[in-house]
Amino acid sequence: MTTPLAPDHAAPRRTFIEQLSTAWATRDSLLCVGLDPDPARFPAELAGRPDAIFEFCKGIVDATADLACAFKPQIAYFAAHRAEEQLEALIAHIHTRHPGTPVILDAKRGDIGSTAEQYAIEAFERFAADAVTVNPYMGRDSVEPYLAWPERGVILLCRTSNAGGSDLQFLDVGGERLFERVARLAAEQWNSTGQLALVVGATFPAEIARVRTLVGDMPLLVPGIGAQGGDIEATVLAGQTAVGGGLMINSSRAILYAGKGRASLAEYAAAARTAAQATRDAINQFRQLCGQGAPATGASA
Ligand SMILES: O=C(O)c1cc(=O)[nH]c(=O)n1[C@@H]1O[C@H](COP(=O)(O)O)[C@@H](O)[C@H]1O
Repeated sequence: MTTPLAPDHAAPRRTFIEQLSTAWATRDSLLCVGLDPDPARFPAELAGRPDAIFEFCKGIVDATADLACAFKPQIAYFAAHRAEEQLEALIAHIHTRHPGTPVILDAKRGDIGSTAEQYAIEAFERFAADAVTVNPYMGRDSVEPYLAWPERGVILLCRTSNAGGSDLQFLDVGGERLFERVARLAAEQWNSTGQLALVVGATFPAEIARVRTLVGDMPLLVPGIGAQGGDIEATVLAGQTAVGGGLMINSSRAILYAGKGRASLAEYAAAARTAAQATRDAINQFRQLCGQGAPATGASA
């Protein structure tokens, strides 16, 4: 495992949205590969290794980077195993070996402004993530500290993929549902810096379509295909922009553990690559079926 690089907040860098737009175009991919490493599901070869989480994720990353528009490590899978340093090293590895591939730290943070400032430092300096997922439930001042980092992305939970998301997100708040209010606030009031994106689950295509009408071309992170059973065709048709882009469609377990039962990391990596390629191609097939032309080629994608 390599030692993580020093944080690079001071260095000029391309914005998350710029990186994402380039990755959409150059990889011809709307697939975000989720990194949710569960040591209980690792190949036997890694058993007992103190750096198993880093090595497993590195194997998946190196096998899929040219197929992905982004990687999304989920911080809980690292923190639960006291593996935050392995997460730092993994993100440094992605930046060094696969430059231009944005890293979304899935942390779903949300707190008062002074604490949010610390969460922003954690995500953007400690982990050097290009974007972070944030829970907007505490309101505008809980989101603002992340906007002090104008080159990073801030991805707000809007309509989550889980069934229980409807408990609150579907509440009527003055003639609209709560997730619609979040989408409108994000698009009309909170996005002065152009950094925002939204999470909308692939398990609810009707809401993806609704959010798309509310937010224009704002990027959408769409988890829920693969292990959660979301429909790729419905997701793409509901969420793509006019030029067939605008989506980061995440799959984690269905890619990470496609090699289930095999013994070596190399076999897991090869199976992950096959699964990622099939998923990317399935997504692209529906972009083409929609008759909306070539894949995204610019920031408006
Ligand atoms: O913010 C997220 O990424 C997220 C939001 C949501 O509504 N639903 C959701 O599943 N996620 C995350 O997306 C990933 C989905 O993993 P798989 O179901 O294995 O593809 C997990 O890391 C979840 O934490």
